[in-house]
Order: sequence, then structure tokens, then C-alpha cells
Amino acid sequence: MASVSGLCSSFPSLKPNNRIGGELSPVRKDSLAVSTRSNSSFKHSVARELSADLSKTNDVAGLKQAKQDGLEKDPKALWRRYVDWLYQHKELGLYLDVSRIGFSDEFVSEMEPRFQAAFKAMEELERGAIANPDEGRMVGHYWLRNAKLAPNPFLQVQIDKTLAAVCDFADAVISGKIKPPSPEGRFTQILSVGIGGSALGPQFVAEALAPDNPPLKIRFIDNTDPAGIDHQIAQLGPELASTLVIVISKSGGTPETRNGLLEVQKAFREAGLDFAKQGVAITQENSLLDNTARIEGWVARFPMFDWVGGRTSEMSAVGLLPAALQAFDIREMLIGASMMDEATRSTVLRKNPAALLALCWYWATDGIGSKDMVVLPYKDSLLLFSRYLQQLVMESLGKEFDLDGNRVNQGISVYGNKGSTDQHAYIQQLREGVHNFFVTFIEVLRDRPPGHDWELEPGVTCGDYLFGMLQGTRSALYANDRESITVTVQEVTPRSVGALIALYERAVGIYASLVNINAYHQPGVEAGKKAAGEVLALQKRVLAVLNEASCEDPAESLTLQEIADRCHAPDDIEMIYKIIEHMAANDRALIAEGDCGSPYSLKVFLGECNVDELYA
Ligand SMILES: O=P(O)(O)OC[C@H]1O[C@](O)(CO)[C@@H](O)[C@@H]1O
Repeated sequence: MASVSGLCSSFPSLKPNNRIGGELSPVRKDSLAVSTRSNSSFKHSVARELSADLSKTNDVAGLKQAKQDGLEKDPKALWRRYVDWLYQHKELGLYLDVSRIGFSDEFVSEMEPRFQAAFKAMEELERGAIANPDEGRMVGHYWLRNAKLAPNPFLQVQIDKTLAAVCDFADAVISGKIKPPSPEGRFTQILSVGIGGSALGPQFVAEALAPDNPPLKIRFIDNTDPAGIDHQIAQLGPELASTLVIVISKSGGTPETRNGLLEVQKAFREAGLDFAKQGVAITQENSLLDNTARIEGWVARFPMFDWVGGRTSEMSAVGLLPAALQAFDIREMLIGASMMDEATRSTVLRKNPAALLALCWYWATDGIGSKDMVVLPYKDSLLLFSRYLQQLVMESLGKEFDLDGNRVNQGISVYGNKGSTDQHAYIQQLREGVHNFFVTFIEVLRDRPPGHDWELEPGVTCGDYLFGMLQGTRSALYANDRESITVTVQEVTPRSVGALIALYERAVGIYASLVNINAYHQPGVEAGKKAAGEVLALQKRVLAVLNEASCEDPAESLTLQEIADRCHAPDDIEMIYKIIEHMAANDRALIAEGDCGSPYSLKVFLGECNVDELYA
């Protein structure tokens, strides 16, 4: 079976960093408007060349203007463009408007072969190709909503069995059949412990779909911040006894999640509760977490599959179990996602909303992430969509190398909160300040459930204001050459939420193919994790050195330089200073005399010898 890499690599001349030989030198600023519409890679290289050229003459704004001059301003032509490009998914009640992105027909034609290659790559991926070559893994999140698509019967059974187990377990918990040992008799709270893809999906969906009175309320520990963890546990108070703790980690070894678990287990011990009777694990079979849960006899364990990445795991047990426990209709979520999957398999660009998004992203960011994606949902319940997308897009697309090993430093930055709240925060800069972004508006047509609306002034409801703010901001931005996409859904329902997730998952996959990168690994994250491990190892050495000094002479204090030398880490003196500053601030068994503002004045000692540690 052809790999994604193999398919993409047949388009070397279209990589962003490539330059079409001989075409650059004659191009001048006044010809840019035409050039940008005729060839994408040409556009990048021309843009770079002209950027360098223009900055010499302090006329960078001229270059930007040249691109924006192409935005259609005539209202009639703009309306025609709107209608012409409007995508509608009738059954899902979802619309996609790309008319406020300035791509031309020529640009679309130029991109067409690359889209066809991307569609083919997606097809291969769905058929079970090793689409994550670095990790030698299949990428199968699309099978989760339609198990029949999984490449073999074993996987199909795994998916169906897990879904059935999730539903049964959630029903049993909600009905009180599975209950905590406490006298309350049923679980009332969920405490979800996980980070990144093992938190962001469940957080987004919980916020999006939360009814006013869910059968179980959910809260999250998604960090190793002790104060944050204490706060969550304190908020639970006596309800800890009726809290179902779901520990989610695909790898089963993520330090933040492990720490969260250990802290929660300590809280259970202190409250005289048996954690195992209230703990659930979602993780890969035989991971550290899985083995711990099995050996300790936790209430339940659910599998996380090797072929589902953390950031695309919302439709696996990771997202489905918390959602089902809150009584969200997870089958509807799956249907929404599956319908969107079907639509985004189209190989006709205009009929494929994910491809249209990828096209807009490519145009707006020059295929090199030159602009940020600002996500603005005009609906409070979708507040966390931008945070969710931040991981999905940035962890997938933010890559140093492409599939052919060229250094490309790809990515698209994503941020945003919600409209119209952001109108009073940063829209000022979007409208008038540095032009380094494009906007995605998320519009929800239904303001309130039927029968609840009222006019707060004649003919106008509160929701009309929200609508007006969205439309006004979209128009005002466009009038100042700021491009935008608008995604419209009828309502925020399990189905539309599933569809939105699927839409963006596929858009990221297609875009990754367009720019020839592996969207399904995250090698960059490892560097920070490794460095954090080294800091903690250094901290242990610092403590050992101080302990040794104390054992020799309890009154002996050491300078930072002496500690660094004795740790055989003279180059790490700054880190040693930070370690001591942090430990001193937390009343740890270490005394730092002097002024932390003047590192050379510091004298550090333990004051007490720990003989056991000395010979450890
Ligand atoms: O589910 P895990 O294995 O705990 O990983 C959590 C997150 O950490 C990352 O691996 C990044 O460190 C994400 O990709 C992932 O979603």
C-alpha cells in the first residue's frame, strides 16, 4: 500500500520553500497582484523576495497592500462570490462561507492537483496505510464513527465492543447500578485526570453540551500544578466520596497525569476512602496505568488504541465515556462525525468543506503559516473550541521537517476565545493593528431553545445583538482587508459538535498533505519533556551534594558555584540557582542565606545530614 509520504513526495516543486527557477528575478512589486494568483509556490518565493526587497526601502506595507488589493469590494460581486462558493450540508444544517478569503479561480486551479493528491492520501490513510511513518502507525480516528471502515474485522470488533462497554458502563453509573461505597449510593461527580488530547476534547464537549443539571458533574485536573489540583479536590469537598475518577492517558506514563493520580489517591487516603472502588482508567493495553488499574482492581478499564492519536481521540473512549456519563447522546455525536466524514471524502473541492478550509488556510497563510488562525465562536458554550483546535492544529501542523526531510518549520498558530466578548478585548488590534491573522467565525443560528426568547427592545432580542456583533465584526474586518471564514451551524447539539470535530480533523489532515508533513506525530514535545526530566535529575544531585556537605559539617554552606562544581555541572549554574530559588520559596529542607536577587551572595545548606540518603 502506498504511504502518505510516497504520495506527497511526487509534488516536490510545490513545496513552500521551493522556488520556480528563473521566474523570480524579473518580478517587480507592481506585478505581484497577478503573480500571487497564478502559482502558489511562486507566490511564496515572490513574497519572500519582495519582502526582502521592500523592507530595504521601508515599504513592506506596499507588499501587503498588493495582496489585499485582490479582495473583492464591490457588493454585488461579493454577493455573487458568497453564493458561488457557499457550502451547505443540508442534513447537518452546516454552512461554510469562504467568500471573505481572497483566493482566485487561478489559485484554485493551481492547487487542484495537490488536492487530488491529498484526497488520495486520505483515502489510503482510511484504508489503513501507515500514515504516521515515524511511529510506524496507522491513523484510524475515522473508523471510530464507522467501524465498518476499519481495515480488518479485529479492529471493527474492538471499536464496537468498546462503544458498547462505554454505553453500558455509563448507564450503570447513571442508574446507580454501579455505585461508590459511600452511603450516598450513587456517583454524583466525575473527576477527569488527563492532559493534552486526553483532556481538551472532553473539556470542549463538556462545556459545549452541558445541560443545566447533568446526572454527574465533571471537573478536570489537567496539569501538575499542585494548587490547581488542591482547588479541584477542595471544590469536591465531601462529594469526593461519590466522585468517579477517570484517569486518561494513551501512553499511560505522562508525568502530569501520573502526578494528578498520585495527588488524588493521597486525597482519597486522607479521607479514608478506597480509591480503587472509584477509579477508572482509559489507556492503552498493558501501559503502566493499565497495569496499575488492573493490579489495584479499579472499577473499570477502557482501551485507547494505538492507531488513535491523543488529539484526535474525542470519539474514542477518551471522549465518549465522560460524555456518556454526563448523559450526552454519544451516538448522535458519532453520527454527526460520520456524516461529516462522508462529506469530506468528496474529491470535488467545492463540495468538500474540509478541503475548502484547507484551501483557505493555504491561501491566507501562504502555505507557510505566515498568518495566525483566530477562532471566534459566537456562542458561550463553544468557548473551548479554540483551545481544542489549538492542539489539533498546532500539534499536527507545527513541524520542523517535511516528509522528505527538508527543514520547513511549518504550522499555523491558533488562538481565540469567543465573540462578542473579544470585541472588548483584542478585536481593536485585529481591525487596525498588525495584520498577521485570518479569522474563523463560528456562528450558531439558534439563539435559545424555542419558546424562551423575548424582545429586550422592540423587534430585537439579546441574540440579535450577538448576531449583529458577528456580522458587524466580519464586515468591519473585511473592509480593512482582514480575511475571514464563517462556519455556521443551526444549534450546538451532540450531532453538530461531532460534525465540527470531524470537519477540523479532516481539514488538518488535508492541509498536512498539501504541505507534505506528518500530521500525526509530535517529536517536538519530547524535547521539553526530556529537558524537564533533566532538571529534576539535577535537583536530586543538588540535594545529594548539599546533604553530603551537611554530613561533613552541618554548618557548612556552599555558594552556587561550589554546588555546580560538586554536581559536575558548572554550565548548569543558572538552573541550579532556579532550583534553589524554587525550593527555598516552598520551605523545603534547604536554607538559602543571602539575597536571591544577587545570586553571587547566596550561601546554601541543608543544616541536617540524612545518612540514609548519603549511602543510597
Ligand atoms: O494521553 P497521553 O499519553 O497522556 O498524552 C497526553 C498528550 O501528550 C502529548 O503526547 C504531548 O506531550 C499529546 O500528543 C497527548 O495528547
